[in-house]
Amino acid sequence: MSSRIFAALDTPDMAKAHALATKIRHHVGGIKLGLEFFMANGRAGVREMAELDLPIFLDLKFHDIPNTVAKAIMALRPLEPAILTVHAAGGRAMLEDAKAAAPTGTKVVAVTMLTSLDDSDLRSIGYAGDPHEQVMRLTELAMSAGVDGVVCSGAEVAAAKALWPKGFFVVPGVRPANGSVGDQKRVVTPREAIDAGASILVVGRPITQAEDPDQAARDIGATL
Ligand SMILES: O=c1ccn([C@@H]2O[C@H](COP(=O)(O)O)[C@@H](O)[C@H]2O)c(=O)[nH]1
Repeated sequence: MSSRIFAALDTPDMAKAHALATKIRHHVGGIKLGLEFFMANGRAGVREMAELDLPIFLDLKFHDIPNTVAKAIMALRPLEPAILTVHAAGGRAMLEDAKAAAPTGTKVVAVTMLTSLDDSDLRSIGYAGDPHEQVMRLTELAMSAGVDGVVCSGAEVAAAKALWPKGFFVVPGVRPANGSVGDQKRVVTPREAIDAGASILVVGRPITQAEDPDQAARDIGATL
């Protein structure tokens, strides 16, 4: 089975992203390109990275009215990413229209609650309840709206999967034991995330900021 690690290449620097992907390509299952990369390099940059022949996860986390999100996704159709993200909080119609606009082979996954947020953040933006309740509510919405899966933390993935056994579960906010957490708040180890039911893991800085990114990807892979 190919690696379940998708490396988040969070840089605006095309040459750096390309060099990193080239180094780690045999020890990851795909690469994730996010806002930082896309704002600097656009569709041409994504195409160039796709030449490395690794699945591309385009993490642009769309969140707007249904018409705008659908048109934005249509504009990306020629890129045929393996995975793309929208925010579940955009609501049912937006999720339905996002899925309808995406290429057939692209998994549309809905971000439930960012892994950089915790209970107090949730309260400060006006939501009642805790992260678990919030993730479950949005997982149920995503499932019934017909997208392919959700993004959640490793702390909620087991419950989300129990609710949606056929869903696709993306887990970021993973850190090797004793790894630096940075701005992430709901963190588990890669092994814990896989044991809890993650379909794929998103790993950024533990790989990209390592002295030897390829070795870091291998080391994480060896724990799975
Ligand atoms: O809830 C979410 C959704 C997406 N992300 C993205 O994953 C990576 C994580 O990077 P690390 O360096 O491993 O922290 C990053 O690209 C985020 O945009 C997330 O962290 N949490």
